[in-house]
Amino acid sequence: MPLRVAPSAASAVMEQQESSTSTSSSTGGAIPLDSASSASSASSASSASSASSASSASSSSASSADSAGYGYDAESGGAAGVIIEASNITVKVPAKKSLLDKCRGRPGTDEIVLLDNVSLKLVPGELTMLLGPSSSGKSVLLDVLAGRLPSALESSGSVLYNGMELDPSDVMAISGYVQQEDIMLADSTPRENLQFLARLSLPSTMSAEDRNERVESVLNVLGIAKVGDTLVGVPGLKRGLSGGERKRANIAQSLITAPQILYVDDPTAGLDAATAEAVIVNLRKLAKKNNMTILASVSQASNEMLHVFDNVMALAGGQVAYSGKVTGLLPFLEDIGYECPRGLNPADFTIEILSRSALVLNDDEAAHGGSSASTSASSSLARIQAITAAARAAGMGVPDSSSASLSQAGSLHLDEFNGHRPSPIVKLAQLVKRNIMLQVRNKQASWARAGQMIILGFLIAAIWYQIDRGQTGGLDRAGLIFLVTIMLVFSGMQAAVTLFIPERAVFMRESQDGLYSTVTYLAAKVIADLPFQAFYLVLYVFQVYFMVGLQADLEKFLIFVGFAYQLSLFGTWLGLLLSAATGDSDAANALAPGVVLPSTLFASFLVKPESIWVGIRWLRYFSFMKYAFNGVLINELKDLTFTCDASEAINGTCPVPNGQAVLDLFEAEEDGNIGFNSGILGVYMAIFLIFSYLALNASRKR
Ligand SMILES: Nc1ncnc2c1ncn2[C@@H]1O[C@H](COP(=O)(O)OP(=O)(O)OP(=O)(O)O)[C@@H](O)[C@H]1O
Repeated sequence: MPLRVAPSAASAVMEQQESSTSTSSSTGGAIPLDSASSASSASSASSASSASSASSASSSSASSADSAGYGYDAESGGAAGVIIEASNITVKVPAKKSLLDKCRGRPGTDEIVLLDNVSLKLVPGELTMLLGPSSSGKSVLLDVLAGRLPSALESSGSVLYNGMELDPSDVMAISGYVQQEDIMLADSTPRENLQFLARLSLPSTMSAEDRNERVESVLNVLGIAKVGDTLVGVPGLKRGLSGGERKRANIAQSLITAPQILYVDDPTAGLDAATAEAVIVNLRKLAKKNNMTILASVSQASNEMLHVFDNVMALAGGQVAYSGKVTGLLPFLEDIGYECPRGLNPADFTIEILSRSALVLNDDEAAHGGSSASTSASSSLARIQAITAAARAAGMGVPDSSSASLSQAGSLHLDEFNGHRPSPIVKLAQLVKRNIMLQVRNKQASWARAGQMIILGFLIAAIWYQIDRGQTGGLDRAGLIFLVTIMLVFSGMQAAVTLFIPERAVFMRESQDGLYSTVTYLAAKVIADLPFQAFYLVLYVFQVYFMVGLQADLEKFLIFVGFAYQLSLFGTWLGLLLSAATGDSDAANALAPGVVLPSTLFASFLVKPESIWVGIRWLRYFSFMKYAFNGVLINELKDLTFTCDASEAINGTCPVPNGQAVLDLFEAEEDGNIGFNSGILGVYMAIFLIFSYLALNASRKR
């Protein structure tokens, strides 16, 4: 996709626009604060007719939204409009052939066309609906326009923004993109989310007061100020926002930078008709008041909702089936023989006739040579082809030969930041703060972890209570230490999976939006987790150490605590890696024992090294549990002497006179001392973080 422009061409067009519009451009890195007056006059001409055609229902909703107090337009940069002209957009994906097909050399399509020569023009101040059955290519088109097409897809064609081709990062700078799924943290509130985004995405020169004002105005624009402090929650699991509020809170996240363009993927999915219409009315208000160019895909719409939109573009199988004013949709279909039956709403009818699996076909179909069997795929395909051909013949979805009317356009806000982006330290601090807040709020997980540490700690302490210093004391200590090390690693690992997986989608969205780097994200996770791991460890380690009666020596106690802390972090970072690599808590939890248990087999507690078959004996050097076990064992058994009765002595000597004998039995010092074992674990931990980074980076680019 040629989405680049030579700087000279870009600046020439910029100059032309700047001189041809009365809209002021941004200055000094601040978000433009000009009023929407010039823009609204620009947009009013184009949108007046469609605006007046909006249903009474929508206007009443709109006026109620008005009274909610819009303040967004007064300070947004939306006044500078952007005309988008996409020409001949084609998107393909290489077809996957089975190995069998490849071996047999079966012919087949080498690629699947997802979008086929789609052209469209969007103007500021208008709300355009992207309508079509499932899989018709709506999301793919939004991705292309928003500069977010996955790299696996090949694309061609051009997209001009006020007559310029832009780099994808510039497209992202001037546009907001609302994904189909509501991606928000369950334990945060809409206001907190917006404050976080404002801190990370607005110029650092903006005062805290101005940022807060921006947050409040966005909450007001979308009518969610009242629920600004309600937890987002999880539908059906954790009480929180209603469906409509969730949608609006999700859209709000894309408005914090006052983008000039907004792409919204199915904002009404899963909402009842009235709530869906209210969401669309909010979008229309945004378009009108801020002169924004808004394209929203929709897979279901009531008649009232359809008429809130200015324009509609219908897609079928990646081709344009209609493009124009909403009011022209039914006449166009009627002209080519598809009359919407009474009682069926126009959007549903359009989707129905554009669907390959249409089930409710009517007499019109028969009139076109169809039959009861006309629901077959081939007749559906023929129908869709006829409609898309008619659209093309009517000049829909073909490149606009007239030059773009730049009088409606403003300057592109490409360099709002002027080098005043928030520093990585600010980003890190914000992420650490948010991570700590989320951990504190996740009470269920916190109680479960604390309970686990207290109960298991007490159980272990009770079983090994006041461990003796007799001949079995060495083996008893080894058993205890073996269990303690495994428990610490598993507990940390589980906690990481529980906390990380629900956040993953948020990380993907925010990092794709360029809010922070993967390194900053990982660093914040690690830093925020440190005090929590320490807290849980205190609940566990004191009771185990003192109830069991391990060596009463301050240095040994501190080393034990330090090792236990390292093992907790070791488990957490391993959990982070498994979560980052799989992206799924079930898969991560299923993998965890598979990673840890083989390692315990080589820890020399269960099997002596020389008893292991020589062919795999070398694997023990990769056993992280061996280093964990050895480190703690050396600390506890060094300088410890054991007593023995006369009955236990063999030829007058005790078989296990001291801890050293037990260390020799387990070959615990074979590799090195405590520092060496701790160092090797540190190397493993660094590897976990590096691979977590790679896995997260790979997933955000997918
Ligand atoms: N990254 C991808 N790799 C391969 N195929 C893809 C990819 N993204 C989308 N597709 C395919 O492109 C087609 C159009 O998908 P798209 O998500 O745009 O549909 P849609 O119209 O938005 O549908 P829905 O309303 O159900 O979300 C589908 O067949 C989908 O499987």
